[in-house]
Amino acid sequence: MAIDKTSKVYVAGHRGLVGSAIVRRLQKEGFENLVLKTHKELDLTRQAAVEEFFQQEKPAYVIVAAAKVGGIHANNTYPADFIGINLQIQCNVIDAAYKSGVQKLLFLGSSCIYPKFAPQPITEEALLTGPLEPTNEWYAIAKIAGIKMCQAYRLQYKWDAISGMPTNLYGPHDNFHPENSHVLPALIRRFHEAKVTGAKEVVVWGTGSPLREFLHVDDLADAVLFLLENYSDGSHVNMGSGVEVTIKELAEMVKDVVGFEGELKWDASKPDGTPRKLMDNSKLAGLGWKAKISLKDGLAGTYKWYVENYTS
Ligand SMILES: NC(=O)C1=CN([C@@H]2O[C@H](COP(=O)(O)OP(=O)(O)OC[C@H]3O[C@@H](n4cnc5c(N)ncnc54)[C@H](OP(=O)(O)O)[C@@H]3O)[C@@H](O)[C@H]2O)C=CC1
Ligand SMILES: C[C@H]1O[C@H](OP(=O)(O)OP(=O)(O)OC[C@H]2O[C@@H](n3cnc4c(=O)[nH]c(N)nc43)[C@H](O)[C@@H]2O)[C@@H](O)[C@@H](O)C1=O
Repeated sequence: MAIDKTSKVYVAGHRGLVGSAIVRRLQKEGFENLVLKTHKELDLTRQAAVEEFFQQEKPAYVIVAAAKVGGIHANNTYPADFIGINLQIQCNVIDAAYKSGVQKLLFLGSSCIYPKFAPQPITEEALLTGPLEPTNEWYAIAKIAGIKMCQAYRLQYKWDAISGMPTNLYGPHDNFHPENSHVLPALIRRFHEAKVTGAKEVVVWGTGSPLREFLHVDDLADAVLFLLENYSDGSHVNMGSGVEVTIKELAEMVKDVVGFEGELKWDASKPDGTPRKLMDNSKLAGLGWKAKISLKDGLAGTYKWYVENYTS
């Protein structure tokens, strides 16, 4: 059911990769009553501040895109932050949203909630059927708790809380930190800097054999609005593109887009992480949604955005 465009919508984490794309999507659609607070204005780990904010603003819809987020190295290096901050943010936001009378809330998890060796493509039913990937189990446990919290509030209070599980995302406003980012923005930056400095080689982590599915964040934002308008059930929904590449293939694609002419060198001392995590997207497809942006086009657009916003 289409949401009334005058409804008050709170997008938590609106300056991040995902939150900023959701804001662009909502604004394009004509939503004019968005509530947006920076981390500095409202620290979502502070329970009293979050409760006060919700009681004052009383939004009708909430999208939880605020989280402690990072790539394989950050997840592996800061386990306390990844479990602690994420549990705090989601507990505070979900509970305060319910208590303030929010009509519907969408929580975003991640494909890393699934067991490391889940059968591929991974269906929603694979949740909690096996051990997690050790490099991101802390983050995954927090995200699983978020799904379960939405389910529990739905069961006990008949409250409309839903969860979407995005695959690896990329696009404008990504985090391009050299160590703490995800692979795609990390490689864009490393290849670009190598091209500019005339370096002969670029080091890429791991063996290159892991497979990853990538979804452009504008597609994800479209799917978020789609789920808000068309889905009301306790079980979480996979959000992917259905297209996977090896990290080696991805590195070659980034190399071409950037125009770097040197060699690739693999650093096998860095972790590969989970060998494969292609999600089964048939549930979302069955509801009537599918991704539109190809990895080739999305990569070119993201590199252009990086050059225009990070360099010069
Ligand atoms: N990026 C990806 O590949 C994937 C992301 N997701 C999920 O999507 C969601 C958004 O991720 P993404 O946009 O990539 O992450 P980003 O790091 O780009 O953005 C996260 C946002 O949350 C804000 N935030 C973090 N901590 C707090 C806090 N204590 N109080 C208030 N705001 C806070 C950040 O603000 P500030 O920067 O000022 O701290 C930032 O604006 C997350 O739930 C993530 O798990 C799921 C799958 C893949
Ligand atoms: C979205 C998802 O993101 C994280 O999981 P991940 O998929 O393993 O994420 P990643 O993007 O960091 O790495 C993907 C692959 O790429 C390889 N790789 C090569 N070179 C670089 C590199 O330079 N940087 C990074 N980060 N990885 C590199 C890297 O070794 C790995 O094999 C979760 O922790 C969790 O946060 C989560 O949910």
